[in-house]
Amino acid sequence: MKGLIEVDRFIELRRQLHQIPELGFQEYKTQQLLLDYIQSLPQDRLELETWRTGILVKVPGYRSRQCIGYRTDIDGLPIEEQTDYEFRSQHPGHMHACGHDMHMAIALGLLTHFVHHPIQDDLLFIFQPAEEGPGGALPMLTSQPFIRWKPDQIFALHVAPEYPVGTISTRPGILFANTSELNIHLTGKSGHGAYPHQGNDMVVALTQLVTQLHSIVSRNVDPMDSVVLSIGKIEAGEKENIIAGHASLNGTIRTLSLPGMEKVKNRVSQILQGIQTSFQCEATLDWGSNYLQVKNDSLITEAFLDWARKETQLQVFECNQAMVGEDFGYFLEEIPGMMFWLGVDTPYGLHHPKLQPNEAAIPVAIQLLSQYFTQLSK
Ligand SMILES: CC(=O)N[C@@H](CCC[C@H](N)C(=O)O)C(=O)O
Repeated sequence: MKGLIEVDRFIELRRQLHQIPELGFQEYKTQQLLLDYIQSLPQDRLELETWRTGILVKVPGYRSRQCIGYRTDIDGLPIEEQTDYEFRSQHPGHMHACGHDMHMAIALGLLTHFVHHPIQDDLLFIFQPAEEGPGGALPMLTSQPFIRWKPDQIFALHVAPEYPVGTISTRPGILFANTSELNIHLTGKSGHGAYPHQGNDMVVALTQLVTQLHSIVSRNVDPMDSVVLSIGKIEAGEKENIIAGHASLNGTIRTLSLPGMEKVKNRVSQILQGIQTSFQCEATLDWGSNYLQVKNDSLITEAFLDWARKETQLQVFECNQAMVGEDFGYFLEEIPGMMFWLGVDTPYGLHHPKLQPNEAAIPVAIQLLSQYFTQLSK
C-alpha cells in the first residue's frame, strides 16, 4: 500500500460493510456495495460475474499461465451487536461478528492493487456468500462462472482475535475441523402442570437428552482424538404450569477426522432412539449444514510460511489445529491452496457481540498478499 489515502479507503469500506450485515444468501446490500466499489475500478482491467449473492472478479494477467484465486466470505451472523462503534450494525439482530467485513475490505484492497499493478498470472477474487450457513462454497464450486475461471491455486485468511496485529499463522495439513450442525425436535403431549401423568413432558426428555449427548465426547471418543459437541440453544414449553409438549435443541459437532464425525453421528442417533423409547416421544433429527475440514496443501503452506519469515517483518508461526469450521475446506478439496490466521488483536473472540478487530490489520494483509501473489507469479 502506497499511502494513507488508499488505506483509509479500505477502512472506510470495512465500516460501511460493518453496518449492513446480512445472513447467508441474503447479502443483497452487501453485494450491491461491493459491486458499486468494483464498478468504480477501471473496467477494462477486470471481468465480473455475479453468482446468487456472491461475486467473482477476474483480473487477467499479461501472460495468463495460471490463475491464483483469493476468496473472502461476505455474510454476517444473527447476533445483536454490543460494541460502541459509531458505525455499528444498522440491521437489528445482525452483526459482522466473525470478521467477514475485514475479510471483504482486504479482498477489495487486493483487487484494487492488482487492477492497477497486473501480474503475469490471472487472479480470481471470490466474494462467497453464506459461510456461516447454510454454506456457499460447495454450490459455488459447481457454478458456471467458477468452473469457467477455476483457479489453479487458492488462498484465504481468517481474522484471529487472540494474535497481535502483525502476526500470521497457519499449518500444513488440517487447520480446521469437520463440522455438522445438530438439530433435534421432540414431540410429546402437553397438559396441565398439576396432572403430569396425563401428559408427556418434553422438558424432562430434553434435559436427559442434553446430559446423554454430553457423555459422547467423554465416554465414546478416544481421548487422543479431538471432538467437540456443543449445544448452543434449547427451547421448550409455554408457561410454568403447562407440561411442555415440544422441545428442541440446536448444536454443533466438530471432529478432526471424517470417521470421527460418522462415529459421533451414529452415537447421537442411538441415544435419540433410546430417548424416544424411554420417554415415548417422537423425535426428528436434522444434521443441517456440514462443512469439510480445511486441509492446507503442505508444499504451498510451507512455501508461504518460509517466504513470510524471510521477506516480511511479521511474526510468523505454525499454529495448532482449531475446532472451528470453514466451508473454504470445499475449495481446498478441489484446488491446492491454504488458509491462514491474521492477527487482529481484540479481547473478544469470534462470534462475540463485542468483537472489535483492529483495523490496522487491513493494510498488513493487503501488503502481505499483494507482495506474495506478485512473487508467486514471477
Ligand atoms: C470461522 C467460524 O466461526 N465458522 C463457523 C462455521 C459455521 C459452521 C456451521 N454452521 C456449524 O455450526 O456447524 C463456525 O461455527 O466454526
